[in-house]
Amino acid sequence: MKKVSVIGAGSWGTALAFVLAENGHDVLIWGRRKEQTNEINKHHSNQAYLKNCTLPESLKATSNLELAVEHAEILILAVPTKGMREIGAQLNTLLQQPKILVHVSKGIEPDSLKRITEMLAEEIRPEARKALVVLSGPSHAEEVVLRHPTTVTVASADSEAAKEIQTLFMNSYFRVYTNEDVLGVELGGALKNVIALAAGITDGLEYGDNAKAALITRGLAEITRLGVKMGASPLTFSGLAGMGDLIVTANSVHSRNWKAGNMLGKGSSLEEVTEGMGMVIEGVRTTKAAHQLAKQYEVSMPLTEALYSVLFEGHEPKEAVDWLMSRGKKKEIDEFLN
Ligand SMILES: NC(=O)C1=CN([C@@H]2O[C@H](COP(=O)(O)OP(=O)(O)OC[C@H]3O[C@@H](n4cnc5c(N)ncnc54)[C@H](O)[C@@H]3O)[C@@H](O)[C@H]2O)C=CC1
Ligand SMILES: O=C(CO)COP(=O)(O)O
Repeated sequence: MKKVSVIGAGSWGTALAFVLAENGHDVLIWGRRKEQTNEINKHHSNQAYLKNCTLPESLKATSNLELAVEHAEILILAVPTKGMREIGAQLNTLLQQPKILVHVSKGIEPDSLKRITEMLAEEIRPEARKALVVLSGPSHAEEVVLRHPTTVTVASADSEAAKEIQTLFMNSYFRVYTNEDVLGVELGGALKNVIALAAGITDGLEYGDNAKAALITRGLAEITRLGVKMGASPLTFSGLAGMGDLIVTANSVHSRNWKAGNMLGKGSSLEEVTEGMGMVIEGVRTTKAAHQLAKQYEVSMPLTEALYSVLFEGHEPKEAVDWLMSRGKKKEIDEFLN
């Protein structure tokens, strides 16, 4: 039995706290809002994020971050990418001794173009962290709390820490693999959201299954192209954090990124979509970051470019698809590798 705190009481933090509590660990979940942590403690539910889910009674919640940090030997960080630096800076002041820090979020910071482990390494002094670990893969919170079979991967520069986190989470419905490629796992998890948004748009335009298959396949090609140029293993992108997560996010009714794209394809504005969701849509900011990374690494990422033009340059979704389809002739495999 380990003492674990989950930082962030949204859908994913709550679902992972559910798994860890079911595995017999002593779990405390931290959320910003007292009404929400009271609801978890008194009613064993978190209705705003996970409807109709009864949480284990052993799972306790707090809105006091200091208490959550003191409680645990392992911290799971589950706040949106946008809030990760702020949380990192607070943890830096609160952490008295080194702990394993596992982040489970999927994004890249625009402008700095930093991945989450890089941001955390900048914000948290080395003496306060035993290891930085990322957990990623095809895993919608709504299905995890139904105990439906789910697989994820964990990666860390510290392979012993990765194995410890694998053991911490593994159970009959939550299967965890290890992967040594931290860069690839973080890029795969973040960049699939961009393609899932685009897939939502083609569904919103009612372009059907051929278009969706094209998006997933060519989307994976451009993610892999960038990732390999940045130094990741190409094999990671055909694994759980790459293809696996892209398939689930581009197809699932649970995906906020797919839903956002779907609404855009049906004619809503980006403002209407983000205001209406009530949950994080990581793909929007990550599209900005991916667009900048493509420029920096001189990698062709036409789907990212097309989505960027819709989100930030006022192009109509249909116009963006027409542009994609009318580009010059390409070789499929050369394009994939270079
Ligand atoms: N929902 C899911 O099924 C999965 C989500 N993820 C990733 O997990 C991360 C968190 O997503 P969700 O829990 O789904 O989001 P969510 O929108 O359901 O909840 C986010 C939570 O973080 C809090 N929050 C927002 N900004 C914050 C800040 N600056 N500081 C502290 N707390 C803040 C919100 O109040 C809310 O409680 C995202 O990067 C997402 O891509 C990964 C796998 C599955
Ligand atoms: O990453 C996820 C599933 O693996 C969740 O995706 P959404 O943020 O689009 O819901």
